[in-house]
Amino acid sequence: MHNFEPKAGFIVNYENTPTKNSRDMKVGIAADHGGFDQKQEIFDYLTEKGYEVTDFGAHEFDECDDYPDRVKPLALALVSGEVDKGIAICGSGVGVTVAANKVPGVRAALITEAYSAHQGVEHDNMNLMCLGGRVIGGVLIKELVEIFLTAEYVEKERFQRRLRKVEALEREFRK
Ligand SMILES: O=C(CO)[C@H](O)[C@H](O)[C@H](O)COP(=O)(O)O
Repeated sequence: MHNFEPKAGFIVNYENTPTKNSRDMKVGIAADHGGFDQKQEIFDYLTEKGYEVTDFGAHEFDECDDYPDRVKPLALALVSGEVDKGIAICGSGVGVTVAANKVPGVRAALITEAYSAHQGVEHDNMNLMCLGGRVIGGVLIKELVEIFLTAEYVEKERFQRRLRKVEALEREFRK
């Protein structure tokens, strides 16, 4: 049963209806100083909603920390299966996206609006949603998180074919 209730006037065009309970999902979260406050807000929000959330840091605000260091533990947890989906936040969201996508098996995207938050999962099996803590916040960030976590990949042949090509690219350029 889908557990996200779109607000009135909020258009959501889901291609599928998730059948499993999304709350069974293990979620990982990480941020540098540019997303530190939002990480805590999202952690509290998801925990309150019953999600199992692992906070991969930063655990203390450090204005000199670097986004590759912050997103790496989350990226590794994603590819090892320790968590099912991840949320990474830096100032713009760009840094964590670029860094995380260097880890084979991570499919990270910078998300700012609802359509991509679910279509990125449904078509591209996005497993890491990246956000800009200096760009968005408040209700929007929570809605994007909820949409991302409740969306499910659709196993259509054309999406499978494209993902196989993405994996082939990873293999081609792996050291
Ligand atoms: O936004 C970022 C990368 O895309 C980083 O998270 C930093 O927040 C950004 O580089 C800002 O850095 P600053 O050292 O706080 O000026």
